[in-house]
Amino acid sequence: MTKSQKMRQEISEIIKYSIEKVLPDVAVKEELNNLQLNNVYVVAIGKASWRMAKATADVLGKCIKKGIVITKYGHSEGNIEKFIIYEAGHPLPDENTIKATDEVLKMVSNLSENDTVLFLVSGGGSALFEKPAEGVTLENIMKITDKLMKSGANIYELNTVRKHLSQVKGGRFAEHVAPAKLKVLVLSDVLGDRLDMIASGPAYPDSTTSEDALLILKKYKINIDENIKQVILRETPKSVNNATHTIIGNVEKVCQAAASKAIELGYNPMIFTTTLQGEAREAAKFIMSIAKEVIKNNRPVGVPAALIFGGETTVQVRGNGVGGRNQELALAAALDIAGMKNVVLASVGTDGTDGPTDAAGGIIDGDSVQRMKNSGVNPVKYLENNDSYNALKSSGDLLITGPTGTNVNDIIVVLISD
Ligand SMILES: Nc1ncnc2c1ncn2[C@@H]1O[C@H](COP(=O)(O)OP(=O)(O)OP(=O)(O)O)[C@@H](O)[C@H]1O
Ligand SMILES: O=C(O)[C@H](O)CO
Ligand SMILES: [Mg+2]
Repeated sequence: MTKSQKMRQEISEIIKYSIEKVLPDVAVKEELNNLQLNNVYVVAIGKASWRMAKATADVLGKCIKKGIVITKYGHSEGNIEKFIIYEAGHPLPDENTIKATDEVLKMVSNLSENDTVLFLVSGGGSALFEKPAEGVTLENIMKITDKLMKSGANIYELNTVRKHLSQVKGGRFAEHVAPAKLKVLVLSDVLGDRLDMIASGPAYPDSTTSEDALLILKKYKINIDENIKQVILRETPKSVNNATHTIIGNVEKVCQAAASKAIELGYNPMIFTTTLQGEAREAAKFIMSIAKEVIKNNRPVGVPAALIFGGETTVQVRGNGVGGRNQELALAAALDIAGMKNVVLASVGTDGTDGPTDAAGGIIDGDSVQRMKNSGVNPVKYLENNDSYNALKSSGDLLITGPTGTNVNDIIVVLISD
């Protein structure tokens, strides 16, 4: 086995181990073992909600009164005793979202202060858990959300607006459940782990204002009629006293796990950030500049080194190729280190799907570009056309994990050996 093949095997091990550490069942079971919960209602929303609910049922069993799961189409993995499972629309809410949310609200209405609701929250929750505010229709919400997404609004801007159009976001779900208590377990897919932004913070006081929401709509030139404006002006709760939140999985946990596995494999790890953002190909250049610094000056960490970055880059898609932000970052990195020995990079979406592809990301090395060229692919042209999937496919560098069931942003690891 060549050194490059060994390093590729090691980086795959690091990625696999770090994602396993934030799988919903592992994270939920760890937290539930610290809690004394009896006669709880369970509500699970988001793309990881089925597995979070299943883990809860495995641990709490008879202590569950009843539960509801609202997940994305195709993400239910079967029945769970005492639970009703709904699938609904993502990234835009649909009729099934409204129907399932109404069932949740019915289940947790008229509870007493002695009741507890275990609320399992994961990314995708904003689309999957929705009841439009009085005076707003589902169509209004779908149209405004779609326009914001297509205008490139970031998740903070998107959810600031969504919170002001909803009866269950921005702390309003906690108001509905009161005086019962909410125990909220969160898998964070928002950089910085802002609890009022993850799934639009249904049980968390809203730090944004009506004014913020109106300014965002103005910034993206999204016109609204007077009655929608009046709805937005109805301010969201700024304090909530019946909910406690615990983040049980996030990109921080993924990076820490990657670092510990790297040590086990004999590398000196360094976590540079857990909030990496920006255009994927620019991030690749910056990351590879650090790798070159390590190779040239053995700093900021000595070889054998494991450079670790967590976050979520973006891609301005201009071409008509196929790919995702992690695949694009990997392809750009491959171009940057072409011909270099002893360097391997992996860039992966922890949910196992990177862009509209079956790949989770890519693993590249100093020979990737040569392999692409040998198969007749011009990597520069493919990058220009946003066709990272096919470029990486030609060099055998696609990383395919299948849907992992978790959803805690992306991780990039670079291994450098002497
Ligand atoms: N050809 C392409 N090349 C690079 N990136 C692309 C391409 N097509 C789409 N994308 C990017 O993929 C992004 C969506 O990817 P993905 O579904 O992994 O995002 P996500 O944040 O994980 O969403 P979800 O929570 O639904 O998984 C889009 O925002 C877009 O920028
Ligand atoms: O559902 C959402 O709002 C996003 O996934 C962020 O949590
Ligand atoms: Mg994804």
